[in-house]
Amino acid sequence: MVLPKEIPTVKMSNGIELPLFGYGTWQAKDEQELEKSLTVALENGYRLIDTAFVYGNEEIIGKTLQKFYDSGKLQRSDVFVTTKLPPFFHRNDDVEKCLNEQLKALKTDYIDLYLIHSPCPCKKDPEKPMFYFDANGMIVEEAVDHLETWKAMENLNKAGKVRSIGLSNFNKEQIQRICDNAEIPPDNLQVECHILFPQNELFDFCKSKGISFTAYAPLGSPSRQNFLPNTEWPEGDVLHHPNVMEISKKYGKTPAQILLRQLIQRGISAIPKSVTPSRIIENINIFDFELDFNDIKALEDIRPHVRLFPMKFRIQHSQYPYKDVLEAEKNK
Ligand SMILES: NC(=O)C1=CN([C@@H]2O[C@H](COP(=O)(O)OP(=O)(O)OC[C@H]3O[C@@H](n4cnc5c(N)ncnc54)[C@H](OP(=O)(O)O)[C@@H]3O)[C@@H](O)[C@H]2O)C=CC1
Ligand SMILES: O=C1CO[C@H](CO)[C@@H](O)[C@@H]1O
Repeated sequence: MVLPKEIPTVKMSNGIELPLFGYGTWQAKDEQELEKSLTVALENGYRLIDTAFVYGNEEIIGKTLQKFYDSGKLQRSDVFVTTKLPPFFHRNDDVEKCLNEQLKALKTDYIDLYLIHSPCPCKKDPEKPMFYFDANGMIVEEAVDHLETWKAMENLNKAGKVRSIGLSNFNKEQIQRICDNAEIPPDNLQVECHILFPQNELFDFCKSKGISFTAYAPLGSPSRQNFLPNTEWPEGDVLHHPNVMEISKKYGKTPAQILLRQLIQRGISAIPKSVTPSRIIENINIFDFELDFNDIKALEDIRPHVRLFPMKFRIQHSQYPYKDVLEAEKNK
């Protein structure tokens, strides 16, 4: 087992250390594949696992972790588990019920970081534990005040069922309102963040509030190339951008390692997803080099800046968070 001691952390406002690197699991739900890849990750030093109720893989993750605990290779306290409350369980009565189910699936009695997954509460599919989509493929809004849900999150925190609480996909104004009314302020914000969408303003805002920052899609989610406009570089995904490739050659590191390292050097926690063993090992091997000022500048110069997760299936929601997307739609 590789010891995780080389993974840096940031101290959250509650004093708990958030690892600056972890394992993303969205779209990893094939049982055999995820069990195998999570095993590779844990054996190679990953200690933070990012999941969510809606990823449908908490049971598999729980089962895999239990094997590590049973074999004595890991203790529960060695691992940092992040999971998320789904948008269809925002009501006070539903929050704890949902969390209890998640604890059971993850085979644990506490979560390290529990996030409200989306600022857009919606109806649940009556048949399955998933969003209800209407005939136009849109979610159906449920009017639940963020403050009601946040109060329930605080109660879970006070009860010791979740060690830290936070938000995902919320905008600045929505975060500010929570902060203005909270007994316990958010410990973390998880949003889309990568070299094509660096979130400079939101990151600075969170910093000013003492809210730690997690980057989802840290590699620019290469499979979402269809969300990119035509790019100057033919392959489209940012791993193939000429600046990234050139810096990659200079350091003898892969493009993915360069992009992940850039986030870590900003003090942002990166949670790349991979079910490919060689990539899982590659992605964590970023703690033995440092990007210099000019190379960081060359990465920051990359354009276009583009949101790859506009989540338009929520665009009609009164709490839809992305003003840039709304503005672009208006000007179409
Ligand atoms: N809070 C939220 O709303 C959201 C949270 N997330 C979280 O963030 C995580 C990461 O985001 P995600 O969208 O998965 O995007 P990533 O930027 O992590 O990209 C994942 C994709 O990149 C591929 N990949 C991984 N490593 C490499 C590598 N070294 N070289 C080339 N390709 C590579 C993977 O393929 P393969 O697996 O085949 O190796 C996969 O297709 C999610 O898994 C989830 O945990 C993501 C989206 C929204
Ligand atoms: O975490 C997530 C992964 O991305 C999905 C995409 O469009 C979202 O529904 C979800 O919030």
